[in-house]
Amino acid sequence: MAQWQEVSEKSKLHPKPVGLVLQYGTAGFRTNADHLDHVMFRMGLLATLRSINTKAIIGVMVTASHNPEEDNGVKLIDPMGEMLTPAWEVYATQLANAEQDHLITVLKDLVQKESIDLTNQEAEVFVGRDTRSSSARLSDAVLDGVTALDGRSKDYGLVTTPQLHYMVCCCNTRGGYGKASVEGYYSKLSQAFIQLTKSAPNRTDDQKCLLVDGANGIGALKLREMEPYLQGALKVSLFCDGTGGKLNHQCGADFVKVQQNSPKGINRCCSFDGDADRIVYYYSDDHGRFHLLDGDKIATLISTFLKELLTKAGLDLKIAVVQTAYANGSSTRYLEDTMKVIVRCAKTGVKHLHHVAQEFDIGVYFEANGHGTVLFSKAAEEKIQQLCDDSEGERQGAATLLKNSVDLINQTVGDAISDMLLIEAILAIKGMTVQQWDAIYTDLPNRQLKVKVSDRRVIDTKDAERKTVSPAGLQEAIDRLVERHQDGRSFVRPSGTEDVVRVYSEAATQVTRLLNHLYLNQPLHTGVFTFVCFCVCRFERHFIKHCRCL
Ligand SMILES: CC(=O)N[C@H]1[C@@H](OP(=O)(O)O)O[C@H](CO)[C@@H](O)[C@@H]1O
Ligand SMILES: [Mg+2]
Repeated sequence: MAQWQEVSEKSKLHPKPVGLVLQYGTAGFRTNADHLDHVMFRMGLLATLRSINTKAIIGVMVTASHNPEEDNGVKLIDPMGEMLTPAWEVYATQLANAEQDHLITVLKDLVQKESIDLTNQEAEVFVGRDTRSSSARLSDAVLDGVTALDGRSKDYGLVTTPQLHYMVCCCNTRGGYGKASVEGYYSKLSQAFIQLTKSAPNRTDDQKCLLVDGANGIGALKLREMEPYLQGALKVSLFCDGTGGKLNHQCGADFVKVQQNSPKGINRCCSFDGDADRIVYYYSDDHGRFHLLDGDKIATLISTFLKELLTKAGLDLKIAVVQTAYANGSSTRYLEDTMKVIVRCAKTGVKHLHHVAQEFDIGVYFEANGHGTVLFSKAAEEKIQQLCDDSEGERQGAATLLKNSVDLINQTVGDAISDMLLIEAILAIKGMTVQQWDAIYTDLPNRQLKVKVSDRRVIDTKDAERKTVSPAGLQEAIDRLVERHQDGRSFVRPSGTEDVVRVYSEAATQVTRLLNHLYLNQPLHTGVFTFVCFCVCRFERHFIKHCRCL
C-alpha cells in the first residue's frame, strides 16, 4: 500500500538510535531530548491510528514535566481528555522500540489487532508543547508522523498539559465541556472563580494576593495570559516566571516537595511544575520553619469543602478521596476517622487514580506530590444542576457553590491553574488562612529516597504498591523494621519514570543518628529516619544478593 511506503520513507528522516529501548512509563516516554525524535514521529503515527480507532480527536503533548530542561517526553491523550488507555501503552512501547526495518511490520500488526480500516478514515490529532528548547522540533516530528498517515492535525503550540487535555475533551464533546481554545479555558475558569469568590465578601487583601512559582515553565506564561480574565479577583505575583532562570532548576513543585524548602519570607505561595499539571502550597512561619501543603492537604481541603456543601444542599452523593501509597498516614487517618470520607489507595500515576475516582459520584484524587483533580459523575452534575434550578435559600446557595466548583475544576486531568483557583476560592469562602488549613492535621515525619540499582524490574509489588512480592524476603525484612516504630510504614517500588527504585518511610517521630550521616551523607541536624536507612541498607543487601542469582 502506498501509505506504508510513505511512512517507511518518512521514518528514515526520524531514525531510531540502534539498541535504544524505552518504555511508556507512568506518564508516557521521558528521557534526554536528543534521543526522542523517532519516538515523537512514531507517536504521531500511533495517535493517528488511535484517532481512527476511536473516531475521535487524540492529543499529543510534548513535555518532560518536572524533569530537567535537557530532558523531554511525550504523553498521549484519549478522547475524553483522559490518559491513553493501558492496552495502547503497550503498542506505544512496541512502536518506540521497533528497529527501523521492523517498523512497518509492527504498525501492520497493530492495525490488524485493532481491526483498523485505513481506507477513507478521518483522523485528527491535537499537538501541544511546553517551553523546553527541544520541544518545537520534537512536536514537528509528531506532526510529521500524523501527516505520514494522512491524518489532520492542529498545533496548539505552547500550552500547559491540562490545557491540551481540556481542548481534546471540548472538541470531542462538541463544546459540551467548554470552548476549545485557550481563551475558552481562561473564560470558563475565571468566570467560575469570580462567581465562587462572590460568596466570600469579606475576603481580605491578603487573601486576594498569591505568590506563584511558575517553575520557569509554561505555567508561568499561561497564568500571565489568564490574569486579565480574572478581573482582579486574584492578584498573582509570579516568580520563576521563565524570564531569567532555568526550567525546574531550584524551583517548581517537585523541587519544593522533595527539598522541603521555600524562598525566605514567603507568606502564602504555591509552585507549579514544568508543564503545570502539579501544584503544592507552602509558607514559612515566624521562626522561619518551612511548611508544605502537598497533594494530601489539598485533597483534604477540597473534599471537606465539598462534603460540607453536600450536607448543606441535602444531596446524598457518595464522595471519596483517592490517594497513592505515598499519601501521608495522617491524612488518611484524618479523612477516614474525622471526616468519615471513603479513602481508596491506587497505584502511582494519575491514570490509576483517575480510574478509581470514576467509581464514585464525586472522586477527589491527588498524589502527594500535588497532581490531582476532582471528578463528578454525570448523575452528580445533573443533581447539582437540578437543585440550583429547583431549590431556594441555603440549599440553593450550597448547590450554586457546588455548580461553580464543577465549572472551575478541570476534570480531564490535574491542572495547577485550576487547582490553584479552587484552593484560593475555598480559603476565601471559609475565611481560612493557609496556617489554619495546615493545622487541620499534622503530617507524620517522612522521607522519600531513590536507590540506583542495576535492574529495578526484579522488584514486583502488590496491594497498590504497598507490599513487595519479589525479591523474596524483602517484604518480611521491611515489616520487621517497621514494626518497631510507632505509626511506622515503609515500602519500595520501582519508578515508572526513572531508572531508580523509590523507598518511602514514615513514622511518628524522627531520629537523628550517626548512621544517617554516614549513609546518606546528610548533615547530622537534618534528622533523617534511622529505619529508612536500615531499610535502604537491607534492601540493597537483598537486592545485591538477588541480582547475583539472576
Ligand atoms: C513518588 C512520585 O512522586 N512519583 C511520581 C513519578 O512516578 P514514578 O513512577 O514514581 O517515577 O512521576 C509520575 C509522573 O509525573 C507521577 O505521577 C508520580 O507521582
Ligand atoms: Mg507534570
